[in-house]
Amino acid sequence: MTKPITFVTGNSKKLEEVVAILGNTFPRQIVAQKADLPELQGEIEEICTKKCQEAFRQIKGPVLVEDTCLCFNALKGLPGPYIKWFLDKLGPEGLYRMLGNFENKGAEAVCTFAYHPGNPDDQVLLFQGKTEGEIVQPRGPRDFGWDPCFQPLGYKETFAEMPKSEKNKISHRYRALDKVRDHFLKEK
Ligand SMILES: O=P(O)(O)OP(=O)(O)OP(=O)(O)OC[C@H]1O[C@@H](n2cnc3c(O)ncnc32)[C@H](O)[C@@H]1O
Ligand SMILES: [Mg+2]
Repeated sequence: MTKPITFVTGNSKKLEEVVAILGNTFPRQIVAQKADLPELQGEIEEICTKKCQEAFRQIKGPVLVEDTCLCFNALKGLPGPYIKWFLDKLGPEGLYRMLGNFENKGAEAVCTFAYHPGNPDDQVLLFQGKTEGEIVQPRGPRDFGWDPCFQPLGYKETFAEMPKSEKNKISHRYRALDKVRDHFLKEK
């Protein structure tokens, strides 16, 4: 029997989207585990790999984790993986104001899933999805992170303003999960 995959996250909104995006199209059973895993500083791939290894250390079976970055072009990719702390302190308005002196409001949302197959010698696999957009004055409901100040390229609505089903067709998370799904469909 193939073991279920434990998706470890402390963020219930992420989990909601993962469940909505995968629907019943995923070939393996996924169970969720709430935990705030430590995140070491570094480049995104390194942060995700370490986060995943820590999840494996705790769960001792197949684990999936995810890390989301918001990268401002004018700031050469920052805040990137540190967006959580910028958002906590400044809110979506403050993120918009950070770019006040820059003409370039371009940004990239980057979602990276890391999977550990569950045996001690296994390597961590990474799957990344990106969505380009612009940082705008916040609009829309405040229920998920920086969604009110991120307007995807080619759209007139922020992620917060569009229906969830629309966001889930074009988001960084959707694009990353598409690669995760492909991997497991091939494995079958
Ligand atoms: O336990 P984990 O999975 O790490 O959950 P987290 O909330 O700590 O998430 P991250 O470390 O990946 O930090 C990303 C930050 O960006 C926010 N975020 C993640 N995905 C988002 C999305 O699709 N739209 C808006 N905000 C998002 C999230 O709330 C965090 O503040
Ligand atoms: Mg985190």
